[in-house]
Amino acid sequence: MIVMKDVHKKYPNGVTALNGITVNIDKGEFVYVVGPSGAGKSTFIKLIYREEKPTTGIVKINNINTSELKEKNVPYLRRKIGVVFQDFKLLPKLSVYENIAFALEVIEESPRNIRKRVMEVLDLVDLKNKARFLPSELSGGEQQRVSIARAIVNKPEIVIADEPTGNLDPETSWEIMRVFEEISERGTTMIMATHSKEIVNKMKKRVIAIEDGIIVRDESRGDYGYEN
Ligand SMILES: Nc1ncnc2c1ncn2[C@@H]1O[C@H](COP(=O)(O)OP(=O)(O)OP(=O)(O)O)[C@@H](O)[C@H]1O
Repeated sequence: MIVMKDVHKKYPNGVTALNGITVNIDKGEFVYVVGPSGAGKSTFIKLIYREEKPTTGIVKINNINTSELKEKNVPYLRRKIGVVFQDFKLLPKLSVYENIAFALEVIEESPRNIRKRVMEVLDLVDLKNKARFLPSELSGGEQQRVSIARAIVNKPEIVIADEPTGNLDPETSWEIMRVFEEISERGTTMIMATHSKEIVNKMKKRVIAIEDGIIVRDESRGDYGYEN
């Protein structure tokens, strides 16, 4: 489903973020991406949703080479991928409901389907009772749950999360992980970059460790492996 072959990424300022990444991630896998700050984790994640293209090497998502993808077809790739960020990135003037519905309005779903689907995902993240609230009226954990609901509302095959618990306290982080577990159990491929030793060690999933732009470890049921 996700294939990278000898991927190098050099940014225009001359910084080499990735230096020869080769990896395969299958449908339905749950993968943690770990490593020191500046190792290349976010760059790795950005290559998957085609926020960045490799300088050399190949990135294929569902057999589509992202370097060959025409600009006008990028939105079709992105529909298969839900993205969750550390800072939530919710639209501040829209309600919880509207933030989630927006993702379906842009793909011209029928109003009836939009309502049904938004209520389904609000139920999944346990926020049905806050549908009319603004993001500023929610706790950090609730805002992150809204952003997860938005990421999954059009049933993507892949969900990627870049430090999704980075702004949350430990207890709230576990709530978020329970939601990701549930999404994963429904067959969605989950990829999460994190600095949380506690989460990675407890969950016992595949761990890919990146250091200086290369994969130094790739273990199923792995550990965080750093002192934090
Ligand atoms: N848009 C960019 N332009 C230039 N250099 C960049 C850009 N984005 C990242 N870098 C550089 O690429 C390297 C890898 O960065 P990246 O954000 O992928 O690391 P990371 O492992 O996600 O770090 P962190 O854990 O701190 O988020 C760093 O040296 C960073 O400064």
